[in-house]
Amino acid sequence: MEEIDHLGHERSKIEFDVEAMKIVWAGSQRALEVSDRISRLVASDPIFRKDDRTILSRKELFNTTLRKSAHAWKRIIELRLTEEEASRLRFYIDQPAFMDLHWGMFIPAIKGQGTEEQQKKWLPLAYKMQIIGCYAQTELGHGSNVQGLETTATFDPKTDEFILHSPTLTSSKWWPGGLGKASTHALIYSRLITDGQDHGVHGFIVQLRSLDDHLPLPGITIGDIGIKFGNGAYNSMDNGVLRFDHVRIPRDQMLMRVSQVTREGKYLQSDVPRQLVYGTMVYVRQTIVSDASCALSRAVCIATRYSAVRRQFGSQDGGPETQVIDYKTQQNRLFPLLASAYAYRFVGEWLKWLYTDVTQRLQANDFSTLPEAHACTAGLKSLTTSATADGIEECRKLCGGHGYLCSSGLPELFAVYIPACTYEGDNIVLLLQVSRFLMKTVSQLGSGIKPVGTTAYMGQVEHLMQCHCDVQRAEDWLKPSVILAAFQARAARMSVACAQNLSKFSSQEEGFAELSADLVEAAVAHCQLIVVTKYIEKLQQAIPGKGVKEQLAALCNIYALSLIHKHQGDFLANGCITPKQASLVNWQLRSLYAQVRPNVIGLVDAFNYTDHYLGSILGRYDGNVYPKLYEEAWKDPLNDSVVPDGYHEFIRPMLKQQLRTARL
Ligand SMILES: CCCCCCCCCCC/C=C/C(=O)SCCNC(=O)CCNC(=O)[C@H](O)C(C)(C)COP(=O)(O)OP(=O)(O)OC[C@H]1O[C@@H](n2cnc3c(N)ncnc32)[C@H](O)[C@@H]1OP(=O)(O)O
Ligand SMILES: Cc1cc2nc3c(=O)[nH]c(=O)nc-3n(C[C@H](O)[C@H](O)[C@H](O)COP(=O)(O)OP(=O)(O)OC[C@H]3O[C@@H](n4cnc5c(N)ncnc54)[C@H](O)[C@@H]3O)c2cc1C
Repeated sequence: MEEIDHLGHERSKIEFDVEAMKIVWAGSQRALEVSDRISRLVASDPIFRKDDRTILSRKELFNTTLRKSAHAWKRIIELRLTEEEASRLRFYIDQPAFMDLHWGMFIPAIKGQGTEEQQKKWLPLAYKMQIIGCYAQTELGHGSNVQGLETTATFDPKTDEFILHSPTLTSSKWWPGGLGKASTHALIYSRLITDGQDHGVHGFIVQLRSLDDHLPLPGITIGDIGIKFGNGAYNSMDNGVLRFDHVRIPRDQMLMRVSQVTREGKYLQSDVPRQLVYGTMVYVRQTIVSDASCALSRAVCIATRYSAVRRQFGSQDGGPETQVIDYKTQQNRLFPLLASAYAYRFVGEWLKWLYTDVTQRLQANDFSTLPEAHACTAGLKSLTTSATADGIEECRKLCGGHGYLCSSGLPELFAVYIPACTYEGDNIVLLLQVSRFLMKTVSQLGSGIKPVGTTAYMGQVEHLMQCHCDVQRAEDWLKPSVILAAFQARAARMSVACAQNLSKFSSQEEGFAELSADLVEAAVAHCQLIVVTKYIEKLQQAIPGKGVKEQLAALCNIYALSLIHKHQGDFLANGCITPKQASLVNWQLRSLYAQVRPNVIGLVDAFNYTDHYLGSILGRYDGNVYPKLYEEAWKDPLNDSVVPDGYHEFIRPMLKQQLRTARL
């Protein structure tokens, strides 16, 4: 039977080259080819099915994690997949697993903090999956405050070993993914003690389980921390708890790139900054920004396709009702999210470049850009994950009642995504790091140190403090220079105001504590400026394909103007724009919505997601929503029997009881 494309009329209206846009989204023709091939490979393999995840018990779900991970590894070997292809495979399998931490944190930590010798010893084992590693930093009592960790690693010069110990209940490692059941090894972040002296937190490679029978090694207590938010979702991951009772490891298992302990027990600090111990977090925060664009684009794809299928009200003379996507309120909620997905994609690409650049500099002992890399990764991780978590929930609401069904894919996506606001650094704690960096930048302005990189705009602070926005007509808001000037003036004025207020306190620390809410807002303004700037820079590059650049430019304007609208309090209070200019933003936004409206299905098709990856009946490529929703309902285990199992025990006696009462 020929399949009907229920979104065909929408696709016939598209004014740009969707195939060319797919390349822009993927990053290159080759990246698109790899993504396309691997996503189809996953979609066609029954072991990777995921439509039953929300009804599996925890044990069954974890078992599918193990099965999928083992099968993925088998396919990686059989097909000789490259590192990039293997990473795409894990991405499209779309089930949080211990493998994410093994490849995403354990290996990068050894690469970043291990000496050459240590890398030579451990990396081949990890690459061949002969050991499984996790990243165990957080404890029951401390997560954000890394310096407050309590686990100790005390050097014993007699045996040339470290003794790992958990001195208190709150020092139990708590949360690490993969720790609970799968990992054989962990990177343990622990206080280093030599000769009675505490040198702060350092990383150690520790074997946890036997490589023969997977039993915990002597002195180790280990398990899973329990069920997490939502059905399915992050429960496929074995987040774990771990305690050490005087566990001994050889001295060479302390990661020694940043500092070393000699055979005699002498502590040596190299000229590498100690913050490199936190390097893995910088790496992962950078990947989380790109992941945000994936999660948001996925929710937006579902909500956009469904909004084009769904009709409510407006029928005249028995004609069709209005597609809900044509309601301006729907557009005003949905299109900025679509624009954000693209914006995060591009800022994620840039952040990847920044990270590669800082890594190369670090290898050449140039540490000058590390503070900026830390501020950018921390701030953008925070900004994009918070907006994505909120955006997924907005997409659920945009889909009305059906969005609440698990078969819409949105509840599980939300549940699996929201911890991104917490892991790899609580979003508020990270924004406070950005504001510290900003305050330092402002305090150095008069000293001759020229701000560079993402804070270069602060170099024109005198101009930014008094400039006026050059908008007379709504169309003026389309000029990149006007948008940039408004965002720069807002960010600069908010940071300078914070700096001025801080100077009124007797100590910097007291001021920071008292003004932390304002400081967080200044950090958000700075991070939004980065996203807008990087999007505008992207548009300055050559982008081939009919109409592609025009659509991307329209989305860039939607992203920037919707932020000005949302944060108009900041822009108005700091005198960056006038009330009249704020109202012109809305006029321009409406016009932009009309411009992208015929193209939105093309703009979400460009994500090139398979129906398997989307995992949503509402977001199906063919838009055949109602028959499939109807069909799906009958698959629910409750519908296995017409009369429910508890009928005779509970319903019938109740009904009979009521009958007797009624007769009385
Ligand atoms: C293909 C990839 C797939 C990836 C798949 C991954 C899947 C993800 C799954 C999720 C797994 C989750 C894992 C985790 O959550 S791991 C645990 C993460 N924990 C955190 O993020 C803790 C957050 N806390 C911190 O980062 C720090 O402790 C904090 C920054 C808050 C430190 O504050 P504090 O004021 O105490 O700072 P310090 O005294 O320690 O340091 C001060 C100076 O150091 C600078 N700094 C801080 N962090 C960094 C860094 N990472 N890099 C560089 N520099 C850093 C800080 O700015 C200070 O500088 P100044 O002295 O100049 O002001
Ligand atoms: C799903 C998931 C997976 C994880 N995986 C891992 C892993 O693999 N390995 C690992 O080591 N850890 C992991 N973690 C732990 C994670 O990194 C921490 O939970 C995270 O860093 C936040 O720390 P916390 O839990 O101590 O939060 P807290 O710091 O206790 O935060 C609680 C509240 O206090 C606020 N707060 C804290 N400090 C400040 C401050 N200075 N100023 C203002 N407000 C503040 C926060 O904003 C928040 O609202 C994971 C966590 C989750 C949820």
